[in-house]
Amino acid sequence: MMDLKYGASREKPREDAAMKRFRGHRVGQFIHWGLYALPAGRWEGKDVEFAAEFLPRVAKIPQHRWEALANDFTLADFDAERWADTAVALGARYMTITTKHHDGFCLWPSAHTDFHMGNTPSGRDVLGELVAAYEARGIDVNFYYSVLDWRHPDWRFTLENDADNLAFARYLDFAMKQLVELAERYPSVKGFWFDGTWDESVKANGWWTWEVERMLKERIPGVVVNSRLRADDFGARHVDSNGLLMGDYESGYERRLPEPWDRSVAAHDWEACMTIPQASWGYHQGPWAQSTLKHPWDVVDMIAHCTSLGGNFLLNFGPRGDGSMAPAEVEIARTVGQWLGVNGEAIYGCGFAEGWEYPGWGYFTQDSSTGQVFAVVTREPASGRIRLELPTGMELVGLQLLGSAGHPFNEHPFKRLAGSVFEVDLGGATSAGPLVFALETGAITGPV
Ligand SMILES: C[C@@H]1N[C@@H](c2cn(-c3ccccc3)nn2)[C@H](O)[C@@H]1O
Repeated sequence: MMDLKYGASREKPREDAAMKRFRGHRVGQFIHWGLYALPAGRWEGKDVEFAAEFLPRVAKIPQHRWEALANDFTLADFDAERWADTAVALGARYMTITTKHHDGFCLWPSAHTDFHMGNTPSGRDVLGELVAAYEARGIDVNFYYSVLDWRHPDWRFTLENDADNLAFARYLDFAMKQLVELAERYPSVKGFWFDGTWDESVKANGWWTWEVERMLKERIPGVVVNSRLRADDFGARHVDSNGLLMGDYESGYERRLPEPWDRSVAAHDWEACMTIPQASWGYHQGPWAQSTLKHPWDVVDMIAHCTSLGGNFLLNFGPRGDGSMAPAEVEIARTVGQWLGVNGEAIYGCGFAEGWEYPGWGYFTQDSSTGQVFAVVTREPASGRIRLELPTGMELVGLQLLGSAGHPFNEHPFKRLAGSVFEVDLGGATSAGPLVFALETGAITGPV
């Protein structure tokens, strides 16, 4: 093991109450909102078929024209209560909001820049209104913060000379001041989600990333910080040069999930974040995005996929320029939330089911407190039957289809094929969306 000054601060996952709470949430609502929601992927009458939040870069928009959008950011239809209601409808237990994305615009009235909500027609503190509305509904709030900042004059992608080093030192000082400001203004925040840390400039300043984590945890005890913030003494990111995870959970899964059989990820906390359109985090009005919205059952599959490997799933919403939620995204939230309303006991507070191999037709999850095992069937086989291969020495005693009131265990047909291998006939089991069975198991006692 190398002696690292800025490496991981622990070898094992956190087991304090705040981390257990975050881990048990399993489902979060990501929100990308900023000036980019106004053009929404369209510039000078042309659709730009790329992530809406990247428009200033992709369309090479002059800085002064991008900054002028702040005058149109009127928040005419922004209502934090309605956003929070969408999170409730989704069944989200936490929300992560873009406080500042790569363009440098801040959703709070920051004292350290002029590019913020205070210099827009309404002057409203969007972050303050969101924290109040979400916490009133018992939903934890996390802050996304982009270290990458296309607008700030001292930002550098690489550090070629002393001048670059001096400028970037000024930038890191600015960003640290903003992070202290966020911690001081919104002390009830439960986590920080850092992004934009892949450039050489940041990787060469692992000390700063270590200091940011230390500062936040000193000011907000229990706060949860993602691995994407961190670089170590040698520029290693997420995992330090000794192979240890930095931050409190691994956050490398962006618009992708680990292979469903990759049980190695279950060794640490992790979270995957996902767009509803194919590839835009900010609202994109064009058919390029709007024709690719995910089906609610695809979202349910991803939620169960992440839970089965001990990870959280953060589903992104891109509110429109006027502050209204996109109706199609709200509808998806409602359908997923209705499914969670019936089957959430297989998700919330659940994780990896040790000894239960990936079955192919869906996922096994296990309640971390009770040990109850669930089978989430997201890919019903054409045969109408699923094979349950239990851990060796165990047998299936009964099944209960969640949501089917009055169906005690044993009511659903199944048969032993051999040893610990059972077959369940799904015929007749009906539910809105993927089926979930609670499994009653026991040790094999007599001869089989
Ligand atoms: C969480 C997501 N991370 C941001 C992002 C993604 N990327 C990116 C850059 C190059 C390749 C692939 C992805 N750059 N910034 C997206 O804008 C969104 O905020």
